[in-house]
Amino acid sequence: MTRFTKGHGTENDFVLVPDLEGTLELTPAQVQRIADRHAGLGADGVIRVVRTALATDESVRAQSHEAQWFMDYRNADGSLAEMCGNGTRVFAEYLRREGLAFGSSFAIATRAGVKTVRVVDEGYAVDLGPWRLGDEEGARRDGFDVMVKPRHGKPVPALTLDIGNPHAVVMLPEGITLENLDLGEAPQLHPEPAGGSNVEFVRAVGPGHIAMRVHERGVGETRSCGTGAAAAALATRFWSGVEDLSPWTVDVPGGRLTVTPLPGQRVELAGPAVLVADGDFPL
Ligand SMILES: N[C@@H](CCC[C@H](N)C(=O)O)C(=O)O
Repeated sequence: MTRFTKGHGTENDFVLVPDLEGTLELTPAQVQRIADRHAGLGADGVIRVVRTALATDESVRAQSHEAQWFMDYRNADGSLAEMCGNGTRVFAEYLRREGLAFGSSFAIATRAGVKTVRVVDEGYAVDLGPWRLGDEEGARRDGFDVMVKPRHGKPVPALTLDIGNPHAVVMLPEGITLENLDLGEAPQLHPEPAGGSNVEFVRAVGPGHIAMRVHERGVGETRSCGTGAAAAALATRFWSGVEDLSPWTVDVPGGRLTVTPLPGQRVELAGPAVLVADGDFPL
């Protein structure tokens, strides 16, 4: 039996598997079984908690002088992801509860580099680090750089951003509402990025305030995506032409997140983190 903890951040849910001494080889099939909502525990992602110094990846091990624990993140389909914004907060809450991290600020190792988390009133704020437009030149010229075809409906322009992991953000045109969007299948991107992409659909609510739904790479539609919320806020900020450091409120089906652009083209994500259950599971 393997110990697990279930948690969520704005209802983006995860199963954390502690493997502090790095003895567990989590296969894609095992991840799929854990994440299965009918025959398993059910989760959007599975997070192995392991000492950074014991990570298999050299680039992760190199972070061990800054961050003691590595968030080894897998999507529900078993694929590896570089980063998970909501996951970092839940990971931080787990580390603190288990006495593995102390203080009001500490670092976490990820496949997208070291992320610093801070304890804040609403939960945790995570410095997601540097972000960039997928195609700076195309984006500055046209306002978008790919086309996204939702399951039902015409292709719509989107802006790609890298927040450690890949995103394509669509501002919904008049006549398509967030509520009516069918995300039962992955939206098609043209051109298709080699590693796939998370896709966010956005509606403006007011100044500095958007609502979004997301189709996550390796999962399907989820009730929230932290890096997706950051991508959606940054894309909307880019389209607005006012690239200041004011915070953005992002409403997702599972709750509310705050995204704050930081100096030096970095971005911070803040929101809740909840641990809901602990138990044992046969892998
Ligand atoms: N839900 C996460 C992102 C998880 C990884 C994503 N599906 C990917 O493959 O890049 C978040 O909160 O950021």
